[in-house]
Amino acid sequence: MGILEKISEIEKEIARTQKNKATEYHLGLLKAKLAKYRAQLLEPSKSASSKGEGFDVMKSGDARVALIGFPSVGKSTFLSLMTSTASEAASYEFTTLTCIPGVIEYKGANIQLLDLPGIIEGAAQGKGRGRQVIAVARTADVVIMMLDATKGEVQRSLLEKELESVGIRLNKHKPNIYFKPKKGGGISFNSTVTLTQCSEKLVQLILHEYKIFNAEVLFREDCSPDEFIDVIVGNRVYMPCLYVYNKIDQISMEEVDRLARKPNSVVISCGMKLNLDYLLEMLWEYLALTCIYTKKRGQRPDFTDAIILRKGASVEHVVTLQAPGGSFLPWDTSSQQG
Ligand SMILES: Nc1nc2c(ncn2[C@@H]2O[C@H](COP(=O)(O)OP(=O)(O)OP(=O)(O)O)[C@@H](O)[C@H]2O)c(=O)[nH]1
Ligand SMILES: [K+]
Ligand SMILES: [Mg+2]
Repeated sequence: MGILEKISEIEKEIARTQKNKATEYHLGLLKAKLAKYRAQLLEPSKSASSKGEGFDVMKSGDARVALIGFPSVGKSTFLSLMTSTASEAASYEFTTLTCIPGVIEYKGANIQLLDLPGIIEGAAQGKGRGRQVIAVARTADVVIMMLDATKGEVQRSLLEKELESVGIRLNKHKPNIYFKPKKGGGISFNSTVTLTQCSEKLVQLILHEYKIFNAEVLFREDCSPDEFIDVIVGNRVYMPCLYVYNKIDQISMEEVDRLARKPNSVVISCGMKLNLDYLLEMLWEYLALTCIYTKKRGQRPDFTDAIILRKGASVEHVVTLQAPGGSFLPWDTSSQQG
């Protein structure tokens, strides 16, 4: 059986297994297996087709925003409106075939905006240019999920599923679990809060599935088995996502009002240039950028060279930011200390 079939078998089994006390261990194990197979699926393939597609766009500016969406929702129209770069827009699907960068200048910051090919269901498994698009999305600071307001909600949940399946967590913070594999001593399990979704036994079962027999685990939050698996697997990306409903010129006021009230959502019309300023404000908030100017001892601050920090960051974080491999995520300040 191929990996895809195994994944689909497990997904089916999870779907038909009733969620209750008696099945919690079984379900936990299935989820651990699923995460393992998905990880295998994403290991870089050595085939030539995945190379040389021109998706390696240099990071530039203070932050990077990726435009993700189904074909023809208006991603390229948006890029052409907001930046001085022109990206071809047309009424047929898959007009854009590669990654096209533009720059939004806003409040003194340069925000790199990436137009990308449309993605469809199955993207994570390599349909269309899905994998490359998702690989770019992982490198962004914020994802704009662009949706066609005239189409149903199904697009949104399909895309969320695609991103979820490759370890991108949208608008979630890193689970506050301390986890450290050890050389010996078995598994030491503790929690500082009452756990309603995980137990010591389940945690052990999941760890064994990953062939981990010695580790220190401390739950500082009432996390689910999926969140615990995320911590073990690592390499998850916790990313702010703004849902942007475009083409509101085509729907009723009532419908516009309904969409606008959804969490993390903004309604716009690129065609009629509606609400674009508000979108920029929201984007800025999601990037939560603040400018900080650095100063060497005995010298005046260099105002031409700002360090851009995210929300919740203090000056101490500049050190973290600049450490090799140091990354800083906007909403995980609580779990920074380990
Ligand atoms: N009515 C209306 N049409 C729009 C709006 N924004 C874009 N369009 C149209 O939607 C069609 C698709 O726009 P594109 O910008 O090419 O969409 P895309 O998401 O880049 O598409 P792909 O590159 O094929 O994935 C074009 O015909 C645009 O003119 C809008 O706000 N309202
Ligand atoms: K198009
Ligand atoms: Mg396009």
